[in-house]
Amino acid sequence: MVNNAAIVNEGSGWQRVIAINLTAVIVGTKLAAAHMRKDKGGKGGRIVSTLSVAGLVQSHMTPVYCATKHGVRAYITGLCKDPTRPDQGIEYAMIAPDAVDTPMFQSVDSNRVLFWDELKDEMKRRMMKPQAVGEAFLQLLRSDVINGAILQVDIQGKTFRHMECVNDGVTFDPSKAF
Ligand SMILES: NC(=O)C1=CN([C@@H]2O[C@H](COP(=O)(O)OP(=O)(O)OC[C@H]3O[C@@H](n4cnc5c(N)ncnc54)[C@H](O)[C@@H]3O)[C@@H](O)[C@H]2O)C=CC1
Ligand SMILES: CCCCCC(=O)/C=C/C=C\C/C=C\C/C=C\CCCC(=O)O
Repeated sequence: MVNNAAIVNEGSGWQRVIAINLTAVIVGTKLAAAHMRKDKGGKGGRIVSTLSVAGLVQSHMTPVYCATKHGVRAYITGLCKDPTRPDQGIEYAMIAPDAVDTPMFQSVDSNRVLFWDELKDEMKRRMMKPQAVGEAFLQLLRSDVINGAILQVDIQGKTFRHMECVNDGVTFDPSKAF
């Protein structure tokens, strides 16, 4: 199951950004996990959530969007450490892209995204094609163990990180997964 939908513009109010980017992730994850968990008759599986570099750094841009992505990281990290998780047979991971050339990026409304006029050129310099994220996603899914991983994707390449080590560059080691 993949949690991917999100918005960045606060056109309908910042509460809508939280509803779509964070609340819906929690609701969707709860529904999926209840269906998937092996200890309740399901088949187990993987739940991957699309984070963002905005969920790894503290930015003065789009603080509500950043807060939702940090919230997703905290929520999913909690689930990945749940002591009953192995019995449930569910793995949790996240993918954290830098800027990607998608309708979200192209539709940024400079009236609704703080500091966009100042920073859009820097954002464009870092921008990747969606294919780069798709390939990284497949790499994540092909890994034997993914619970506890954040796959960071930027124009430098891909870096696996443990969820609680996003700032120190520790390489993801599946043998140390939760
Ligand atoms: N484009 C970028 O620079 C980056 C995007 N991301 C993340 O990647 C994910 C995908 O975003 P993009 O493809 O870039 O954006 P996008 O705008 O192209 O796609 C977002 C999708 O979410 C759906 N969506 C929005 N509100 C919804 C709702 N209420 N109910 C159901 N579906 C809804 C839209 O229909 C759309 O298909 C998001 O989680 C975003 O935060 C992460 C890092 C960078
Ligand atoms: C460098 C872009 C980070 C991508 C953030 C994202 O998930 C979606 C961006 C879509 C449009 C751009 C709008 C705002 C950028 C938001 C946060 C930037 C934080 C990163 C930073 O270095 O300050």
